[in-house]
Formats: sequence, structure tokens, C-alpha cells
Amino acid sequence: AIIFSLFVTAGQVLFAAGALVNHVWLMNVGRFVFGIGGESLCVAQNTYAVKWFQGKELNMVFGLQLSFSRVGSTVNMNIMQPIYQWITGFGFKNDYTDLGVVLMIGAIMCVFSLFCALALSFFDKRADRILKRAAVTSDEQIRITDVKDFPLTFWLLSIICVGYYVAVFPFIGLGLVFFEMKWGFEPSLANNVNSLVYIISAVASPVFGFLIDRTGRNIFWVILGTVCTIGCHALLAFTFLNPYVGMSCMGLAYSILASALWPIASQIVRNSQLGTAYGIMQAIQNLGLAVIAIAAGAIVDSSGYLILEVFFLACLCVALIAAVMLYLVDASRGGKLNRSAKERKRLAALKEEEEEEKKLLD
Ligand SMILES: C[C@H](N)C(=O)N[C@@H](CCCCN)C(=O)O
Repeated sequence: AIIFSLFVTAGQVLFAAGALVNHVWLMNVGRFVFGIGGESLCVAQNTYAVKWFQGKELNMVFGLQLSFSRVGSTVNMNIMQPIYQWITGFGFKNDYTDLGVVLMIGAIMCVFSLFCALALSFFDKRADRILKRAAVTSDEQIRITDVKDFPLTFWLLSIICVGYYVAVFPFIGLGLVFFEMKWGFEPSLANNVNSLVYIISAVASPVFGFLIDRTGRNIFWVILGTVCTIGCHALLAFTFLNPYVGMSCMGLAYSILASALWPIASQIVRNSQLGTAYGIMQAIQNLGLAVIAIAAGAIVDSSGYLILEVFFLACLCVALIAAVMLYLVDASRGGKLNRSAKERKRLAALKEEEEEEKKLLD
């Protein structure tokens, strides 16, 4: 996490420096370095969450992580413009210097994040020492070739992840003009509607995470989140109902899906392979996001927003089919991924008892 945070900070500083000296190539290098660190940091974050909270409040912890990310995105979306205007008030040399100064201010948050990574590393090492947590043993060596042995359920989870996220993130990216054109909203109102998904998920994700911890049955929640998102896109595409309704429901549906989806990986692969598993899931997701963002832009230009919505609905149907398949494949293998919280607790207690007995016999 420290190394990835260093990448993020260095990337942001390079990006800001590029703006300060008016070199776009340097800004691109900055974004590249930032990208290496940012997504990897997310993988590290997921892996730490599982390490600390597996079998406890894992879904709520993922919900809290989402909540913090969404607060960050919302604050960023709303605060950068006023800061830029405040900086231009000081009358530095020119526009790009002002932009560089604003982006450097953004780098302060990256430094804060770096300090958090240092603190996290300190507490994690301390917990390892106190709880005598074992490092990876030699018969548990991590190999990238392990990927070929990942079960079908993991690949279905990755398909849900990519199919779902490509219908949400690129949609929000293009949402502003959609709301202006279809409902005739002013840019500021369109921006408000567009940020609803993020704002609602900042509040709702930990709440749903808590609920999922209480009930278990993660695959059902994933199916519910996907079906509700299909309903929201259909409302926005085929009706003129106030988009506040569709976007608010989408915020709730996204919170359900994201809080239930990511913890499932920890039930599928061994803990020592979790970093690789999350890395692959996010690589597939990012590849999908990159391709679909380009495709979505081309569809809007050539065929308009209605066809774009139909395209997003098709992506969500792929995610839904994969989720139903995940349920069926898992059910045929004992239903481990969709257990209720009660069953999980009972099995964990049974396992603990067995281990105690084994220790006593040894
Ligand atoms: C953007 C990133 N690749 C991503 O997918 N983020 C997810 C949440 C990841 C799990 C929390 N660390 C999101 O919904 O933002």
C-alpha cells in the first residue's frame, strides 16, 4: 500500500507540474504513474479488508470503503472549480499556472493518503506480531500461473463485475449531456442529478453492507442490485419520469451490488491468492471500462442516447445472466457462496471446535 500510495502521489505531482510548465506530455506521464498506483492501491485495500475482517463485518467494511471513495469523488467534483476560481483571484501568471497550483493542492490529499498507508502498515505489522499471524508458508507459494486453476465461479464474478460497472461508470461520465438534452435541465441541475448515484451510495453502501453481513446470501443481493439497475436504466431510457427517481434508485442498487460483490472473491480463492484474484478482477473491469467508454462515445455520436441506454441494458443483462449462472454453479457445488449469515456462523464455530480438538490431540 505504501509503494502504491507513493506512485499515486508522484503521479499527481507530475500531473500538476505538467500543468505548471504547460507540458501536456508531462501531464500524461503523471496520469500514467497515478493509474499504476491507484488501481493497485484498490487491490491492496481489498486484500487488507479481507485479511482484517473475513468472517466478521466484511460486507460493511467494503461498504464503508465505497462510501469514503464516493465522498472523495463528490467533494472533488464540487470543490475543484471553486478552488480554481479562488486561485485565479490571486492573479498568478496565466491560466495553466493557476491550474498547476490547484492540482498541486490536490496532491496534498495524496500525501495524506500516503500517511494513512504508513499508519496502516504499522498497525498491520503490529497485529501480525500480537496475533502471531503466519506469513505465507512454502507450500502456499503464490504463482501467477495459479490463475489457470481459478474456478469457474471466479470468472463468472469477473463477468458480473465488468458487465455491471461498464453500465454505471461510463453512463455517469456521459450523463450530464443526457439530462440536459432529454429533460432540458440547466448544466448545474443536470450535474446534481448526475452526482446522485455517488451521493446516495456514500450514505447507503455501509448500511447495505451491514444488512448483507446480517443476512448473508451475497449472490441474491448481487442479483437484486443488477435487476434494480436494469429497472433504473429502463426508466431513464423509455420514460420521461423525473430522472431524480431513476438516479436515486440506481444509487441504492449500486450500493447493494458493490457491497455484496467484492467480498465474494474471498470465499472463492485462498487468502494467499486474493491479491492476484482482485488484481485480475480489476484488470478485466478496467479493460471493459476503457473499451466501453470509447464505444459509448461512438454510439452517442452516431445513434444518440436511446440506443446508448439500450447498449447499457444489454451489458447489464450479461451481468445478470452471469449472476444467475454463478448462483446455479455454486448451488451445484454445495452453495458455499450464497450461505445465510446463520449458516456461515454455525460452520465457522464448528471449524473452530475441530481445530481446538486437533490442537488438544497434538
Ligand atoms: C474503480 C475501481 N476499479 C473499482 O472498481 N472500485 C469499486 C470498489 C472496489 C472495492 C472497494 N475497494 C467501486 O465501486 O468504486
